[in-house]
Amino acid sequence: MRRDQAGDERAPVRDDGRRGFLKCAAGLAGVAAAGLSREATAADRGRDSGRTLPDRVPFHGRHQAGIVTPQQLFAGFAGFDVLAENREGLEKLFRTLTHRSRVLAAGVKPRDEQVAAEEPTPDSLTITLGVGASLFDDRFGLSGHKPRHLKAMPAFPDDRLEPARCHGDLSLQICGQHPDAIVHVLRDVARETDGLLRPRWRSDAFLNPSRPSGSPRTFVGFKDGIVNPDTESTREMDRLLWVTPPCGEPDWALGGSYQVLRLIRFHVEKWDKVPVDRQEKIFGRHKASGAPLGGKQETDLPDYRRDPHGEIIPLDAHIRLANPRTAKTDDSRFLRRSYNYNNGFDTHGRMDLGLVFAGYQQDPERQFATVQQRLEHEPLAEFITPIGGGYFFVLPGVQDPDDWFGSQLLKKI
Ligand SMILES: C=CC1=C(C)c2cc3[nH]c(cc4nc(cc5[nH]c(cc1n2)c(C)c5CCC(=O)O)C(CCC(=O)O)=C4C)c(C)c3C=C
Ligand SMILES: [Fe+2]
Repeated sequence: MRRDQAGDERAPVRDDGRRGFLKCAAGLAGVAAAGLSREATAADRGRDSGRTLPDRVPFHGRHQAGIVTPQQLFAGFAGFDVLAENREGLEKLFRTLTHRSRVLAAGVKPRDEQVAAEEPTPDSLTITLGVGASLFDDRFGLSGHKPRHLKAMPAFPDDRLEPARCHGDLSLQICGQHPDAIVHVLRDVARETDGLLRPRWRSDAFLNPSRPSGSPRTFVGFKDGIVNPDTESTREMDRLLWVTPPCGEPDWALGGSYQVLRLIRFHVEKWDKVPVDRQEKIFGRHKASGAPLGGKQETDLPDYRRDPHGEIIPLDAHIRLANPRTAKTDDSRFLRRSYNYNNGFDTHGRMDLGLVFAGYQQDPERQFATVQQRLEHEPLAEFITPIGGGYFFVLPGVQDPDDWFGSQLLKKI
């Protein structure tokens, strides 16, 4: 087992020689192409196989689990409002959420699931708690203690946000290797926090299997999550992901991260009428292999400096706008950890498929919103509609068995 900066055990690295080569090749090419720090690909991290996940993901640490944890296969995202009436009620809620998360992550079965003599199923469960800007109103005396960049998610120009699917005092991201594990956790949380929490919205989501290999595909048929910052580089994580001094954030927030959730619906009926070569130009990648246009493998890196007029990868391709790979745009990169959703048909008989886009970063304005602005009115925009989500701040990790979520924040008041 390796140990991360928090001293926690992490998943064993798949060491089949290929990984080392990919890391090295991607790193050198990336640095050569843009003069920038190296990036890791999904295949590099082994998230496509899920093989690198331990049965139990350690709960204690400087940062919460479920962010740099390799992606589990299933996820539930939910926004809640806090019903507690005062600071004491909020502390009780945070202590309860800590206790249940600690116990469930350790593999103890929720009560509704306990069957005599049954061995617990390893679920690689992570429960990640975020707080929304609305928690910092005058109910709990927190108004002077809000993380510097936390605000309610604004509506961007292409958005059609549905109020019933947005925001919340708290967010929960529950991830595990089995879909029922997510539901059991939600039932457990509902029971244990009875009277203290009211659900606002929820989205169940999952990763599709890799077809035929490499990064999994979303329902637009393209491999997604290929390129991300390198979660194994402490330097990169402290520069892009974790709230790290000097940053002007309150002390209690150090080690946390900003979570941007976006429920984005795909208009698959319209998308499916688009010829594949046009779809490829819209994303800037080959549909079959996931390689950048002109490349062979998904791990190949695009070289925009050798294609200044967009003859190979159009200037308005999704990947080119999202990450132009210049020194100037380097610090707008952030970690994507998204999942697919499938909500059946809508009332018009159209398929309700999409993405729960989850992004983690140090500053949502510098990172997510900057990238989103570059993507404004991109060719992909006519095939997708953001309908919900929210901005949240993932609290620092629970350090040890005596600690609890938000302890440093609530000690301030
Ligand atoms: C504001 C940020 C982003 C939104 C919103 C977004 C929506 C979105 N993306 C896809 C599909 C793909 N995205 C891909 C890459 C990619 N996307 C973003 C950002 C947003 N995407 C970034 C930063 C990147 C990485 C670009 C790079 O570094 O080269 C890809 C390519 C594969 C990959 O690298 O993951 C796909 C495919 C959809 C369908 C979507 C909205 C529903
Ligand atoms: Fe994207």
